[in-house]
Amino acid sequence: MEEIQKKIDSGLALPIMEHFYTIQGEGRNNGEAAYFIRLAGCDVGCVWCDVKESWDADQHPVLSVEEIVEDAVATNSPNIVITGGEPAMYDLSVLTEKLKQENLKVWMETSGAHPITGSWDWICFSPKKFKKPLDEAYDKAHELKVVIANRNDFKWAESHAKKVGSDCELYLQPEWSREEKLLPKIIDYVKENPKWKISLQTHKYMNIP
Ligand SMILES: C[S@@+](CC[C@H](N)C(=O)[O-])C[C@H]1O[C@@H](n2cnc3c(N)ncnc32)[C@H](O)[C@@H]1O
Ligand SMILES: Nc1nc2[nH]cc(C(=O)O)c2c(=O)[nH]1
Ligand code: SF4
Ligand SMILES: [Mg+2]
Repeated sequence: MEEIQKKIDSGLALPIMEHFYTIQGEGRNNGEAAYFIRLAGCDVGCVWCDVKESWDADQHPVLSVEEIVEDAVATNSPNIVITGGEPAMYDLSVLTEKLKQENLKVWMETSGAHPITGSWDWICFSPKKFKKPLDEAYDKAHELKVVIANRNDFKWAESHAKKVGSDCELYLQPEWSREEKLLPKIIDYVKENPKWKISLQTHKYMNIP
């Protein structure tokens, strides 16, 4: 048991909820084939989180980085998305290094509430009210993707947009369970504020993972 924890602490093994080859459904890389690795464990606690089964790491198996990378390579996907749960809870230096050795593009989905380790081709930063992001997330983000769950969230989204780099792409994504209500408001907002783009969870329309 202790041995496993030591391996997790050094990033040699990680708790995995699921892994699947699909189409990136959100944000800038929407539409691209990508192999998803969903790490287990999250301490952020978003009330509308669409993958609450990921929160408790103890409910999921721990795999060695070698096993994880072997499965990823076997799919032939050129792109790998590391998500969760909150992937930044773990040291991802070894995992990203090994994936890059295989010439794979490595992308991350994070709330920015934990330090970001590893080397990344694309970081999608999605800040949350439920746990404050670290300053480093604003500097490292290639994409800021704010979930809009109610009308007041536009102001909140702007407060984050002020803090990211000038090259960071800005996306507003409707909270899925309220999408019908929120989408018209987001459309109006983007027409008024065209520095933002809309991100829909297109995989949910396509009925794919
Ligand atoms: C499940 S999270 C995992 C990665 C990381 N914990 C995070 O929140 O960025 C993956 C993406 O789904 C978004 N998301 C989660 N629940 C959602 C929902 N109900 N509606 C829209 N987007 C959601 C998150 O904001 C994040 O961009
Ligand atoms: N197809 C697909 N695209 C995604 N983009 C971000 C996701 C995530 O849960 O991190 C996700 C996901 O769960 N499925
Ligand atoms: S940070 Fe991500 S995984 Fe964690 S609760 Fe929020 S949406 Fe879910
Ligand atoms: Mg998802």
